[in-house]
Amino acid sequence: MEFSSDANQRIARLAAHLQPQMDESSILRRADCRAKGGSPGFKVAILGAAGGIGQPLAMLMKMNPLVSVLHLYDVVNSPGVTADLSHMDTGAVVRGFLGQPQLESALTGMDLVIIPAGVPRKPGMTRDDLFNINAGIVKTLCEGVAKCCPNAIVNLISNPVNSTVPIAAEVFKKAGTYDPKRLLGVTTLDVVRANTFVAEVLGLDPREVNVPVVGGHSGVTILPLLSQVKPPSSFTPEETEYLTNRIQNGGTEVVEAKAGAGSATLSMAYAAVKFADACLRGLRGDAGVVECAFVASEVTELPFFATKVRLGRTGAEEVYQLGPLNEYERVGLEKAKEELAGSIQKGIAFIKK
Ligand SMILES: NC(=O)C1=CN([C@@H]2O[C@H](COP(=O)(O)OP(=O)(O)OC[C@H]3O[C@@H](n4cnc5c(N)ncnc54)[C@H](O)[C@@H]3O)[C@@H](O)[C@H]2O)C=CC1
Ligand SMILES: O=C([O-])CC(=O)C(=O)O
Repeated sequence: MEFSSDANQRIARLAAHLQPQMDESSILRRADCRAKGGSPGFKVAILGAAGGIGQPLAMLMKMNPLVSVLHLYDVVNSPGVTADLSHMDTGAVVRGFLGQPQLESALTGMDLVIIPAGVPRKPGMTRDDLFNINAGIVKTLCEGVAKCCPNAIVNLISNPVNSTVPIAAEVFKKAGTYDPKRLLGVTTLDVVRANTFVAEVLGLDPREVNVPVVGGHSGVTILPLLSQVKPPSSFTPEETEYLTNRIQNGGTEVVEAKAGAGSATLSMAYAAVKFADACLRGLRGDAGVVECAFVASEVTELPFFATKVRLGRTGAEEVYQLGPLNEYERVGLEKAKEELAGSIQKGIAFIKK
């Protein structure tokens, strides 16, 4: 009996589904086919995808129309998260990878790698207290990136970001794959918090507010530039003090409220997707995509610093200057640089030791 070509295709698709593991080429064919008529779609991997950030981040990326293939890697529970998300009727094809032996398959061919792998804080800890465990995790994962997708954009979330980004840079340098434009430490949550808290004070909708947050991602290194808030606004000294402290301690506020159950996960997943989407729009060639991120920088004497960057086809294509600072911000900048210098050096020394 003859089947129509349409029926043949349906049978082939069913057969592919019944195979316990679809091979890479059929996954990619399906993804390409799904993306037909729209944008070609990007291939995105999340490392640490079964965690507190990883799960909601994976869900939101599964909903992102710019994503055609979504690889979910973790050392535990990634098959369950993958099965769950794969039932969502959105375009991205989801595939799970479990444990170190599957890291290379998870990374091969990726355009964007998002890394929220590692342990979170408990009350009383600083982000730097996570260094001993997370430095090694980030090193191993970045070695995988250097080997399997050296041209991918990397969004690094694992703390302490002020040290893990320098670690990643050293790993890539060692492998001969380092391109500073493609390595971005994610500080979007600081901007998201700043927009929210400033909007509360001004009585505005947070979606109308934009606060540049520069420096790094820990304590005094988080420096909101309230003098550059959009729409242009002025703050009393008390408001400036309140807002700066609240933005700098936003992470600790969540850690304490969660009382031992971890740190920000849902707001972080939201922030990570906001940033990843901006990176993908940049990769697609959209003009004027600007976000704050912790990147290799010549804005200060430090080798890394968070400022606004313009995202394009090759990553952070332009790193913006700080712009005019008021006296309060100039004092804050000096404090931020002092702490950042030590954290950056600690990261570099971890690889060079
Ligand atoms: N950049 C930022 O603004 C923020 C950063 N973070 C940081 O993100 C990291 C993750 O936080 P959560 O998701 O809440 O932690 P979590 O403990 O809930 O999840 C971490 C996940 O990483 C996985 N993992 C551990 N070792 C791994 C390895 N070698 N390879 C792959 N996966 C591995 C774990 O199995 C777990 O599923 C923490 O370091 C936290 O401090 C958290 C909030 C904001
Ligand atoms: O505070 C933490 O440990 C997690 C984090 O980086 C944040 O929420 O900004």
